[in-house]
Amino acid sequence: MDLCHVPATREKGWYLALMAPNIKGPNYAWLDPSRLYCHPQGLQDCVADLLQPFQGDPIDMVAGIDAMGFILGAAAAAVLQKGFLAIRKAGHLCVRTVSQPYTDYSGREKVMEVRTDAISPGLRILLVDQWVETGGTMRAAIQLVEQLGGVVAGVAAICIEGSEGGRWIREHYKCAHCVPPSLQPRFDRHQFGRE
Ligand SMILES: O=P(O)(O)OC[C@H]1O[C@H](OP(=O)(O)OP(=O)(O)O)[C@H](O)[C@@H]1O
Ligand SMILES: Nc1ncnc2[nH]cnc12
Repeated sequence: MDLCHVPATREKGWYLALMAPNIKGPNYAWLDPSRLYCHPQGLQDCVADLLQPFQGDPIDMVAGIDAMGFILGAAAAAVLQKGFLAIRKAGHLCVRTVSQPYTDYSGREKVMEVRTDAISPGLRILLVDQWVETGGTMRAAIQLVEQLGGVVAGVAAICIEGSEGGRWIREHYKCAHCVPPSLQPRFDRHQFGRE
C-alpha cells in the first residue's frame, strides 16, 4: 500500500496491510510492522485502536518495550498526556536498574531492565509493545513492573498471537490489539496477507 493512500472506510486494522514479511531468515521476526509507522493515518489509527479498550481507565504512565515498542508507547503516552517509561534490553541504562531474563521467539536468552526510580507502588501502567509472539518479552516486562510494585493496567500490541504465552497474557490482563477476529487465525499461523 502506498504511504499516501488512505482507504475511504478505515476499518479496524486496515493499516495491517502496510506490514512487510521477513526476507532475511529465522533470526528475524516473521513480519515487520515498522512501515505502518511511516503512514500518518495508519499510525494514528493504530494508536487509537490500541487505546480504545482503555478509555476511561485509570492509567498513570505508559511503558514501552525496546525497541519498536518505544514508538507506539510514546505515541500512546502523548495521546493520553501521560509520561513514558522505556523498558530496555540490558546494557543501555547507566542508572540503578532491576533486570529480568527471558526468551523470545528467536529462542535466544535475553535480559530486560528498567530503572528503579520511576515506578512507585500502585502506579498503574499501560504496557505497550509492537508484537506479542511467544509472550516471553511481554511477560518479562510485566514481571519488572510488578516487581517494583506497579500495577499492569493493560497490555497493548499490534498483535497478540494465540501462542501459549499470548493466551496467558490475554487471560490475566486487560489487552488491546489491532487484529480483526477474522484475521487472527492467519496471524497465529504466520500467514501474511489479507486474502
Ligand atoms: O513475544 P516474543 O516472542 O517475546 O516476541 C515479541 C518481541 O519481539 C519483537 O522485538 P524484537 O526483539 O524482535 O526487536 P525490536 O523491537 O527491537 O525490533 C517485538 O517487538 C517484541 O518485543
Ligand atoms: N514484529 C513482529 N512481527 C511478527 N512477529 C513477531 N514476533 C516478534 N516480533 C514480531
